[in-house]
Amino acid sequence: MTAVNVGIPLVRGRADDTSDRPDVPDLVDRFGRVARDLRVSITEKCSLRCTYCMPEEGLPAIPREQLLTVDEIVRLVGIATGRLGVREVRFTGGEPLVRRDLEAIIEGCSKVAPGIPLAVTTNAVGLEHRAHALARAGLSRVNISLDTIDREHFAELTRRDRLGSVLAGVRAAKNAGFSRVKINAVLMPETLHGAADLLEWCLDEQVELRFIEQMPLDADHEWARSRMVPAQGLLDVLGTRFTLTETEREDPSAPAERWLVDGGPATVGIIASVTRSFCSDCDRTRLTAEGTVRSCLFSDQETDLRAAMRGGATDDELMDLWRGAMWNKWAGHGIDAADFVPPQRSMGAIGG
Ligand SMILES: Nc1nc2c(ncn2[C@@H]2O[C@H](COP(=O)(O)OP(=O)(O)OP(=O)(O)O)[C@@H](O)[C@H]2O)c(=O)[nH]1
Ligand SMILES: C[S@@+](CC[C@H](N)C(=O)[O-])C[C@H]1O[C@@H](n2cnc3c(N)ncnc32)[C@H](O)[C@@H]1O
Ligand code: SF4
Ligand code: SF4
Repeated sequence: MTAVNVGIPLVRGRADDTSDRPDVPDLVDRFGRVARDLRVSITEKCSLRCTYCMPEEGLPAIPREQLLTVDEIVRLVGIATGRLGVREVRFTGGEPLVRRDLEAIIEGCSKVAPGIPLAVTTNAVGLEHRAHALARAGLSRVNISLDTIDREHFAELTRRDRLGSVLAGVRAAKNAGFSRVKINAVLMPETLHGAADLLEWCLDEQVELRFIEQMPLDADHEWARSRMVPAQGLLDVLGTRFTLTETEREDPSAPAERWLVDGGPATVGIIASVTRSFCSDCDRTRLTAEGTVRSCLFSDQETDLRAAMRGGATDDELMDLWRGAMWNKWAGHGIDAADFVPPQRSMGAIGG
């Protein structure tokens, strides 16, 4: 038994039915999409407690024996990139830097997936001490989450007074030789008034800023559409200090829409996951820290590769399970549907 239903009934797809799947190697789904971008969560633990993501007390700990080991992660990344058509791998969590063996994970993956970009999404706490080692291990890119450059506000939003460490992490990332450093900021009514200051700081630091619409993935289930700041609200605020000119999307499955700031070349991006959803071009597949495949952020249906691996499954058997999970991927998050139910797991537990 490898399909794990982690809670609510499956209402937006047909679980387990793969009889109509074409016999192709890639991770295709019923809507004609092909998953090329693998996001691997490696832990549920975190050094911060962002209010839009984690509960104050943190997430329930995953027992150590249920976490994928370095070798298991490397094996699955090797299969995804070597046999299933995945072209980019991103490590996330929880906070990936909490795992002391992140360097070993990156090193192992860079050996089994030569030429495939390996990225990390991180809060950057402690990154200043590890950026160079991660780059040496084969990490290509880093995206850093930073919602405000105001120390008090940062401490309120994250429930931790760690802005100094994050800023040091951003600078270390810039000096470590990664191909790009991007900053992600979640849009909230509380952060809107500091948005122009954050953009100013990113322009000075020459890092690319993207704002993200808040999704109903907070552990406290307090998200409300009426409180959410839509992309347009941000554009209005930034427009009072900067001249913004919309540019073409680099590629249709890239979630960020970008604007030139004051004529460029610097840009600011907006990931409008809620008001301008990009689900129809989605190219993502996910592994949770416990080794289940999750085809969509919002789907509670998961397929357990860890149990299969530990039960002696061959690479071919793992590939069949993974392909089947993706074939049943939903059309999209369905946030606008009248019967929308947020997923049981929060962003930090899925791997954002
Ligand atoms: N709707 C939706 N939003 C996502 C998904 N994955 C990530 N996000 C959101 O997009 C934000 C940015 O994600 P990142 O981890 O930086 O990854 P990315 O934007 O794909 O990275 P790049 O390749 O650098 O563009 C996250 O903070 C999430 O809020 C997804 O599968 N669906
Ligand atoms: C869950 S975090 C994991 C990686 C790392 N701890 C970090 O914060 O970058 C990944 C991304 O999800 C985003 N995120 C978390 N909760 C979110 C929510 N409710 N809506 C939109 N984005 C969210 C964070 O801002 C971050 O950029
Ligand atoms: S967004 Fe990232 S840093 Fe913030 S609580 Fe979630 S996992 Fe931790
Ligand atoms: S919500 Fe699901 S379908 Fe939409 S972009 Fe995210 S992972 Fe893809």
